[in-house]
Amino acid sequence: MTGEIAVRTEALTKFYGARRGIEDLGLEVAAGEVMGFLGPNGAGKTTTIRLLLDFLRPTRGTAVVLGLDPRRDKARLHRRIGYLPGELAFPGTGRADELLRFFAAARGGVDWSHVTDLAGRLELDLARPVRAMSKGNKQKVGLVQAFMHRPDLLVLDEPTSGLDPLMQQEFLAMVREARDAGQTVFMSSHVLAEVQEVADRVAIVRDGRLAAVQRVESLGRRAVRTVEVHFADPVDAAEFAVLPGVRDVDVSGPVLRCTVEGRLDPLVKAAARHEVIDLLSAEPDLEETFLSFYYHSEGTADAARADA
Ligand SMILES: Nc1ncnc2c1ncn2[C@@H]1O[C@H](COP(=O)(O)OP(=O)(O)OP(=O)(O)O)[C@@H](O)[C@H]1O
Repeated sequence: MTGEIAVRTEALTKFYGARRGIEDLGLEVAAGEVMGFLGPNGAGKTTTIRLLLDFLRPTRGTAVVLGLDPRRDKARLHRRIGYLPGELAFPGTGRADELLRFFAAARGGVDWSHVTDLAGRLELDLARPVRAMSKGNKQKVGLVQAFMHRPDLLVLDEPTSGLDPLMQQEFLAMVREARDAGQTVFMSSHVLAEVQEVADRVAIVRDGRLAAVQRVESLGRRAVRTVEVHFADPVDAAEFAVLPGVRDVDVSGPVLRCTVEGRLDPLVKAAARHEVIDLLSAEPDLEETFLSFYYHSEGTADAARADA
């Protein structure tokens, strides 16, 4: 599959009246890669995903998915896609297994042992009626139906929403296995950390526009964290302000606050010269990471496409 493109959009644009959903999106997802699609609420992620599946029609621009035109080849395309919508609404009052058998039949039959295996991994009880399930359990039903037919392309809109941390890890393992099996994964999220764990590249959208496409390795190097160190005794800000990647140093008696871009190691080694009582490091924040791209003026959409 190397070199093939699973998803290609060109100038893809959707306006809801005067309101911009997404504008001039040019994106390529290579076959066999996991691409994270990141952005704050309202950035245009769901709009893009719905355009790829022809649940929405573009105002202008084009999308080609698995070599097919979503509009002309919708039914054929949907059989090769596993789709998890952002907001799940299941029909009927049936049990989870009945609903999944219905989806399986619509796809021309699936290996049922794969369904029970997925349900087991996600600790989903298939004998329970879906309507009475919690949000998290409904999300698991949605995930099983997306993965059950081993689709060429998984399109997942906020797949971890409602899942507890253990199940999130199980889901990420499923994504890795899908990639190892040659499947392509396009998943949206507004949480950088979870996407970073599993994606090859991330595309960042903001206010309806593609802001950056990055390989995850380069993102890791630039990840920005806020760090707070509590020492036994007061420390001197100047000692820390000179360290590579450390900025916004603020010392208040024995408490140091700063942001660290990239490796934490220089700060940790410097801190260890004093008696450390506590150390807090906050997860990289999407907005800060984005700003870090912006100020480096690398990682623009065009540069990243050349790198794709
Ligand atoms: N049916 C609609 N009618 C009008 N505006 C819409 C509609 N759907 C989305 N929008 C607007 O389009 C923009 C992009 O929304 P979209 O749902 O695609 O973002 P998102 O990144 O998926 O956000 P979230 O994470 O909150 O789902 C937002 O400004 C939103 O208000």
